[in-house]
Amino acid sequence: MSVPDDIEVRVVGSGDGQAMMQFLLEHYYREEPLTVGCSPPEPDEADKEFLLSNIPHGACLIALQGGTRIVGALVAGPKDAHEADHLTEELVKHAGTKWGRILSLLTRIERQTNVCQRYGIPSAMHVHAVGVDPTLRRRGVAALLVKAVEELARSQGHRLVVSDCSSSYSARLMERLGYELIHTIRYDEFLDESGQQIIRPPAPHDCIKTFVTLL
Ligand SMILES: CC(=O)NCCCCNC(=N)N
Repeated sequence: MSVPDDIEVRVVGSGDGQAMMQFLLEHYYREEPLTVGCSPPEPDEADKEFLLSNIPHGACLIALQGGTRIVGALVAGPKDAHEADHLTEELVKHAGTKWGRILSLLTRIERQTNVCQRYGIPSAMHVHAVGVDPTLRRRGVAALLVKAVEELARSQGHRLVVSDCSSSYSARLMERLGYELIHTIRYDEFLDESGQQIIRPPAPHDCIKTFVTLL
């Protein structure tokens, strides 16, 4: 599995936000289990804005083929011990919407994992999204993006990279990269007050797993 040699990774600048989002809409959101596990199938505007809001932190990446075609993207941003409170504010703002339902799961995970407290660190780099063009999968492009964000995290002074892998494919990627599994929630355990399953992704995506690596 060698990455094609015409693939390069670049940090997403403010001018590339729309191109990155166009790629995510075509090759990420259409398969991301939390997105496809809630109706309607499209991501809320607030979800897209949340991912785009990470660009100024300088840790969002795109993989380019031949210097022009985006074939992969990774959205990451720093967080501190107050992240669960920040997510809760966003959750309250979007209560009752699709993004609110997704945030209720991500907020529960954040409260239960709280890696800054668990590892005694002031901050961590959180990988929010990873997507690769279907025609270039299983060629190491996602691994290239994750290794690049690890370097960026180091250069920005973070000691840990963490990601909530909503798909069995991203979970397998992180396992293969030697990340440690620290938390799992089964989608059939994430129920609303009337006992209904809130997020119902297609097989084989039966759980969301949180992986970490110390840098
Ligand atoms: C690594 C990765 O892609 N994790 C998915 C987390 C859920 C983000 N989903 C939406 N923003 N819709």
